[in-house]
Amino acid sequence: MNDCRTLLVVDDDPLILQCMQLCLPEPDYRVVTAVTAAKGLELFREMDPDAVLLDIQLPDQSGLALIHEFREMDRRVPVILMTGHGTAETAITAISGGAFEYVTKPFEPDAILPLIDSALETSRMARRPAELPTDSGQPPNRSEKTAADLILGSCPAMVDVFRSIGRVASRDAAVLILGETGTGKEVVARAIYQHSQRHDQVFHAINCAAIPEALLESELFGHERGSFTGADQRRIGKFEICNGGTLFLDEIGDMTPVMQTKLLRVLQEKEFERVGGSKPIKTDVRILAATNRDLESAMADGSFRSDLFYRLNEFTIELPPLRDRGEDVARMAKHFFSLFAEQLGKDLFSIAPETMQRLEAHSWPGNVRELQGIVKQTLLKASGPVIVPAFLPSGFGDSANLGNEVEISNGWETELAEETNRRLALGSFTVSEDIHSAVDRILIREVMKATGNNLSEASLRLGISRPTLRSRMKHLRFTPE
Ligand SMILES: Nc1ncnc2c1ncn2[C@@H]1O[C@H](COP(=O)(O)OP(=O)(O)OP(=O)(O)O)[C@@H](O)[C@H]1O
Repeated sequence: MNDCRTLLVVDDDPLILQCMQLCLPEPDYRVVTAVTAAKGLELFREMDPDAVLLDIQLPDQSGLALIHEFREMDRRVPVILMTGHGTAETAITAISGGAFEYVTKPFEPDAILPLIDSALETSRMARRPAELPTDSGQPPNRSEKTAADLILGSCPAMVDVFRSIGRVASRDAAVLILGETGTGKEVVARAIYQHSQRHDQVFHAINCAAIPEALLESELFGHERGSFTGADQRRIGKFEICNGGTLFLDEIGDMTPVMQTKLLRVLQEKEFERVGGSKPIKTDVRILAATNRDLESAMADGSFRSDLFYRLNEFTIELPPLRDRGEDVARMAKHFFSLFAEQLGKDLFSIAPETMQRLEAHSWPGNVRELQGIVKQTLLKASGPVIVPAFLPSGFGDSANLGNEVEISNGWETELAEETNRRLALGSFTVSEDIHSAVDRILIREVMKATGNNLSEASLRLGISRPTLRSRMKHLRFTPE
């Protein structure tokens, strides 16, 4: 399995092509370049890129026309359009016509790299198959070349999940996917989309927890020029871009009450207005939503609207925590050991029964994501083909004694309380956002340092997904040291 992502860059400016090749190095990225629209089309067909970066002005054809041709071939491939100054309106037309985003030239690499990462991530979710086991509970046969995420599981609760996916995918119902962190909510959302009638239409995902309210509103609904300070151009939101397609709202339980009301309206009326706009815009979007929060108690304490819950919850899929999946833990561990051993080029002969017992006894607060991380760390530490308990990461299992509640020491609590009160006294109305951001910055800085700036490993240790970590870093404008 190769996680290298292919970006096609179509531009007649050699500096842009070189810059992208330098900024997106192998083996994580493969950048293929074309200086004409004709070559761009040829490479799109040949290389099946994960995303495209496209200049609006090409020597032989306009970038706008080229977007249409790309969309004819595969509308799930996100295209980021590069425009010159004064062509913003054209870019907006392009976004309405299906471009993923646009960026105005000249730009700093720092401005475009998060956009490219987000396009590649969207493409992965839309196009990388999330395969269900066959009726016998076995993973489907597949050629080694097919990069796919197998959704494993043969315990009764997971068999129910597979049945539900099969039942709901082709209906156009909104689906609410519930489960603790790392239980596979995103992978289930992908499977539903990929088996749905909208599988060849646009798919976008948005992490509601990672974006502050004002930005989320404009991200979802777009905004008109001049609608707030800094809104110097009209922006098209996800509800407009995804017309006819699917929108995955991750971490929906973290949405603020104001946003919940706005979302409810678009779900009920199937229309919305851009921020600062008055023209109603019709939209037909299938919503998949996920959360690890307990929405029943959020409704009981008034922090989640029950009418929104019922709208989102035309169908619910609840993923069991890994500790309740019985023998699936051992089966999944074996699967990940052989998959990752192959990826890491390690010889693997067998897993000692004592190692398996330790794995089965663990409570897996981080669920499948934690299991994957432990298996990888164990393989990296292993110095022989039999996986004995000594190869398990040091301290494995001790986290069971840690508990999920953080004990706040006196000094820490006093400082936090003082800082909160200081902000209140200054009249702040963003106390939660400011303090959470400060805490997040420290957490991310320390975990990134400890993991040598490895995003996958850091997200694993933080217990959040890689896209969530990436969007938090973007929001905090955090750059690793
Ligand atoms: N049943 C499964 N079989 C195989 N792999 C799985 C399964 N469930 C989850 N995974 C893998 O575990 C990892 C975490 O899954 P995913 O991101 O879907 O979890 P999540 O519930 O969305 O997490 P979060 O709440 O933190 O966003 C992914 O690499 C995913 O492919």
